[in-house]
Amino acid sequence: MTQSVIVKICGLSTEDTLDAALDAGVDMVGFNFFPKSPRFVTVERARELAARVRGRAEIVALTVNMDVAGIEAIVQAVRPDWLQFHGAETPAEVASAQSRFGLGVIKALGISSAEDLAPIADFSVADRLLLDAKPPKGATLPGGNGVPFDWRLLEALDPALSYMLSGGLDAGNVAEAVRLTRAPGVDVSSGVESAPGIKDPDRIRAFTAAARGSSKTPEEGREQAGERIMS
Ligand SMILES: O=C(O)c1ccccc1N[C@@H]1O[C@H](COP(=O)(O)O)[C@@H](O)[C@H]1O
Repeated sequence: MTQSVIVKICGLSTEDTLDAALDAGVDMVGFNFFPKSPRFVTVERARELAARVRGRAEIVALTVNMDVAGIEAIVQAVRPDWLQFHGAETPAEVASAQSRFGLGVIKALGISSAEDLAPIADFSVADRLLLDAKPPKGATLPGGNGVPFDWRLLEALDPALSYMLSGGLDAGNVAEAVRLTRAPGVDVSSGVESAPGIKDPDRIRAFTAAARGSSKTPEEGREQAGERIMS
């Protein structure tokens, strides 16, 4: 049932973890251009890494309130398939980026209550939404905080909505999150790391398998993650 869920691993910054994600068959990999993030990569580093990805998965460039010149530099060097806007970008800015760069735009929205779903209608221009947990109080990052939100908030979403779910996902909870929300895609960063910014190949493999439905229950997912991490 969850076989076709789109899997995105975000914030990759090394060859070995990128290869682990590609070998696991993920659909999308994300490079993070937010300077305050522990997953930050320079444009030059992302260009090198992107060469390994081309043709094997889609490349996502994650930016936060970045100016057009900055995005232009990323697009020229990295040639991503998607732009991910994870800040306070407006619907007009999403539309402008789409026409300027000719790329799909993923717009992230922070969710913690039912009211946070209202902007979904305003962002119908986005090619895909990313419904992420709202950052906890005092957090310095607008995403990548490893905290989930109440997935039941998404139960009444239009099943045709093109979106991905994120926020505190890991191999132990992703199958349950997909079952409950029927999300067409999932995105993870902290949940496949051993420490902030340090991706873990075993956790990447376990997450991808769990998201794709090889784990039928949260218990099986946790068991699988534990087995693979410890082996
Ligand atoms: O990961 C980051 O450091 C980050 C920084 C700034 C904006 C977004 C960021 N990450 C995005 O947030 C989701 C969820 O992260 P997590 O799994 O809860 O850690 C992640 O997949 C990125 O798309």
